[in-house]
Amino acid sequence: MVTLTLEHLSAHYGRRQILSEITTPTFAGGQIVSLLGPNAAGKSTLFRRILGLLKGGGEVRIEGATSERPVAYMPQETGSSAVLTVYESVLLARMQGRSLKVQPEDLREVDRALEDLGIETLSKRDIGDLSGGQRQLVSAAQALVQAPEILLLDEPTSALDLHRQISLLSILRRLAREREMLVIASLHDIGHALRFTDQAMVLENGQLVACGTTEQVVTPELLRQVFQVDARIEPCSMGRPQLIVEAAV
Ligand SMILES: Nc1ncnc2c1ncn2[C@@H]1O[C@H](COP(=O)(O)OP(=O)(O)OP(=O)(O)O)[C@@H](O)[C@H]1O
Repeated sequence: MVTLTLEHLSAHYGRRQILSEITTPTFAGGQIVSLLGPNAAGKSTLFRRILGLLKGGGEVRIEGATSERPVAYMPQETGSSAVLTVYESVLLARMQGRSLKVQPEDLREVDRALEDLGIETLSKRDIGDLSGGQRQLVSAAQALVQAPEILLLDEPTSALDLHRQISLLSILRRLAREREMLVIASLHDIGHALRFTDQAMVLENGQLVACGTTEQVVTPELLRQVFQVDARIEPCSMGRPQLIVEAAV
């Protein structure tokens, strides 16, 4: 099973240091991890650093991967000016780094990604004509179709309606379990993190200020200190932890 460990990771843009000394426990496939933090905390930067798109000190340790390209990434910006259909754009994502010849398995993977995300009816539409939420789901399909062992998603629910937010997070959790895939998703909705993620990493000003099981990490104290809200966490009638935000402080 794949594992990911971050050790003393740093990252900078030019001379400006953004991340420093990020060290995590080992995350294993089969889990879904939320990456939390206020605006500008460094979440997208951390994804770029894990992907090797940014330089910096420390080590990104991936062990137990069975494929040559174990990591797929869904960026925060999902706009596209390409003149492609949804099907073509997902197939193109599938073929990145593979042989130029499309195999039957590649077509099956495209169908599977579109079905998993419930967007098969969009197959023939031009991606330039889609709504923001539809484009976001296509972007998720472009990442999933690569059959990653580690899937990094930068705010995957930001453009989705409530039904699709819950559906996508449920699907990601199911796929993480079924495929022993490690999913790391940055989320601004801490209620969603509590409900859907096994573990949480919290960034503030480029530093990791908390990391562990989501229920242990997300406390009223953390919400006040890092997110500057007065909030309570109480079990709902089903016994699940529920976030109740009182006010911004
Ligand atoms: N290309 C860049 N060049 C210089 N500075 C950058 C660049 N991209 C981001 N930054 C800076 O790095 C810091 C972290 O930004 P980042 O996008 O990683 O934050 P984030 O936690 O993902 O924020 P948000 O929740 O608002 O998306 C910010 O101060 C931002 O201004």
